[in-house]
Amino acid sequence: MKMRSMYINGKWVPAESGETRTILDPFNQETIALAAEGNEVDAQAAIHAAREAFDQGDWSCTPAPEREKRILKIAELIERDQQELAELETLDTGKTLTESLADMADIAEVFRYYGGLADKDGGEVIESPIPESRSKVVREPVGVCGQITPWNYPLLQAAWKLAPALAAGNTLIIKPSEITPLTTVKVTELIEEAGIPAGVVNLVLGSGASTGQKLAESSQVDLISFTGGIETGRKVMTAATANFKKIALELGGKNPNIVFEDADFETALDQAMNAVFFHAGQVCSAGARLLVQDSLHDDFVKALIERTKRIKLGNGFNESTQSGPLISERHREKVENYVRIGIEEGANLRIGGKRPEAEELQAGFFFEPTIFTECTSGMRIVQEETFGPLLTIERFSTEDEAVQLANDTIYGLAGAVWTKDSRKAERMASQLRMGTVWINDFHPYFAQAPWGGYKSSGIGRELGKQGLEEYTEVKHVFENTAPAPLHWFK
Ligand SMILES: NC(=O)c1ccc[n+]([C@@H]2O[C@H](COP(=O)([O-])OP(=O)(O)OC[C@H]3O[C@@H](n4cnc5c(N)ncnc54)[C@H](O)[C@@H]3O)[C@@H](O)[C@H]2O)c1
Ligand SMILES: C[N+](C)(C)CC=O
Repeated sequence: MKMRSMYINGKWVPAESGETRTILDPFNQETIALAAEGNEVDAQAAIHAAREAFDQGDWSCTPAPEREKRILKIAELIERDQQELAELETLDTGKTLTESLADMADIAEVFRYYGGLADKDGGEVIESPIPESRSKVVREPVGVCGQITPWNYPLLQAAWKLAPALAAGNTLIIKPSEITPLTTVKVTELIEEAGIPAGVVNLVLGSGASTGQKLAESSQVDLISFTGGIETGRKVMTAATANFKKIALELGGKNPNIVFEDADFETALDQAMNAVFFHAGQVCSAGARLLVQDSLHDDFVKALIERTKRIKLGNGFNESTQSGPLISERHREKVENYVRIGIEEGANLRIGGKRPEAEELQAGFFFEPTIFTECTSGMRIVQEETFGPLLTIERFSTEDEAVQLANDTIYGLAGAVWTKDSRKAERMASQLRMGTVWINDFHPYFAQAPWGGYKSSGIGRELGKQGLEEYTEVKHVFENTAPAPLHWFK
């Protein structure tokens, strides 16, 4: 079985301790790989390599058009190897191969987009109020970046960090989730093949508590970019205060999907299913909270339950599969616990809420798509991110009530509004406290548009121009063109 190593200072290395971790296929719990299990010592070696590479200017001083060329090469290599990458992603996460292939197309596009931006910002001349002077504002790389990613979209979330960091001229250490490292290892091989200099991109594998924590707390790291859960985000933020490093956090969500009575019934229904059950609900922006207007509620719920009965769970490699397993036994137990909580809270469990009985699903971490009705804002199942195929449904009667319910969580990642009334949609969009609002759609994201959360869903933005700016420092350069003594301290 191929051993997955770490990549530090241009070399593929095992963990200094010699430890390894077994990587499992969540569809059948079979071992699919062994990966080096790094710790603080390996993380420190990677930080040291990234620091040296940055301080020597190996990448930041490479002319921007040359950086662009190498980043575009990475995009090309990802496209070349997209089938292999997609298969690895499906093996590692259980998501369907169709989803993984779509992820790979998005990922190549992200590298293309940021490669294209690498040489576009030549700085800005600003009007100086001081006579005989010149003033300009330039953006420079932040320095050494620590990047920590989750298991649900392993390579996509890595790409959102790698591509802008490289485009801006930084060096970096990436740490994927310890349970899904395969595609990040593979893309690091492609980064090496694209000719990125040694020490610029370093890959560390291992647990968050050791390697991730080290990246967050190290005073040699200038920026930490983290995607993951809210509680881990809190730890990362606390650790990052040691040297006041720049921080970017992409955290969870509890995203409202709001259906008005004048919505197109069939489209809203179809997309409400996709909003919550896509990738078994393991999506930060999943539409896990459905808000349906009173007059539509009963018909909509009835149709939703009928459709949910037909969802085909299975092996991500089978074309007929619509949804794969959850990522791990631990995660399935978390979702199960939320079902218990929902029942105790008095919500009405209408479908699902248990493990499927089909023989072929017994070895995987499957859980049935689950719907609760009669939910209210005070319930934990409405407030907390379950990160599974669990939908809560609430009723509303007026626009104001929909806004109030939608905004009533600590999160603010994304949400959607379904209506044929464009003025109502605009009013709603302006009142929803979220980083993304979809009107008559759910889930689109793309390289050109910023992604991130209001409130406890995070700090900063990925994607778009804003995602590049996160990886830069702003410098004002002032030049006195007629220097003369001031004679203040004669
Ligand atoms: N906002 C977004 O764009 C977005 C995208 C994807 C996932 N997510 C969120 O990610 C979560 C699911 O992912 P997860 O379960 O892998 O999250 P997680 O917080 O458990 O882990 C995320 C990463 O943090 C590392 N980590 C763990 N402890 C750490 C520590 N003390 N210091 C530093 N790093 C540490 C892990 O090893 C992993 O690499 C969900 O909450 C989901 O909403 C958000
Ligand atoms: C950001 N996104 C939607 C790709 C993955 C969230 O889990």
